[in-house]
Amino acid sequence: TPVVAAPNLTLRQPEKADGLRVYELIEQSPPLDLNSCYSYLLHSWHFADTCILAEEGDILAGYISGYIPPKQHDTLFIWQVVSAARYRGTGLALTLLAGLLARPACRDVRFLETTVSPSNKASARLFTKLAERLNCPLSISTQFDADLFGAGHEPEQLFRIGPFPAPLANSAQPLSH
Ligand SMILES: CC(=O)NCC[C@H](N)C(=O)O
Repeated sequence: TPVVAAPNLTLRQPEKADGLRVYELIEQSPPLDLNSCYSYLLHSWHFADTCILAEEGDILAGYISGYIPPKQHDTLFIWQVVSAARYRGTGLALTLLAGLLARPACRDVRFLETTVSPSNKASARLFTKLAERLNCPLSISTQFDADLFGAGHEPEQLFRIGPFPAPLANSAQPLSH
């Protein structure tokens, strides 16, 4: 069911009709990696419980894809975070993260992991702020060296946040103040 995070924003799970718009938003949002449109359709099919979309009327405002790694049931892995240009710096991404962490699928989640490339300053700020808001540890390490990508890709730093308290996963919007 849609959750209104602000008077005119609706947060909801992605549906297959959203796949192409998400693909196009990612394409307009360097330094994010553009995955296939097919992969964004799979999010709405197999990963909808841990993906979240924000829209204002028919405008796609933001999107976060994630999943719970099969061997880490206490961890939510955030795959991509994207905000449309006009919503950057408004706190939308933090609101989306809060919406994900409040989902029933995340009731056993105590850690959040993601990877951030050095030029993705917005995401580095976002996850640093998340750790502060959750008042819990943040560790940063290299997950993928640049040479693993061949030429032309930055390294990916692993941001691991937690452990955070259990009640977090059951409260609505604990971070969007
Ligand atoms: C948090 C985030 O958006 N990370 C992006 C990882 C990677 N460069 C990708 O774009 O999928």
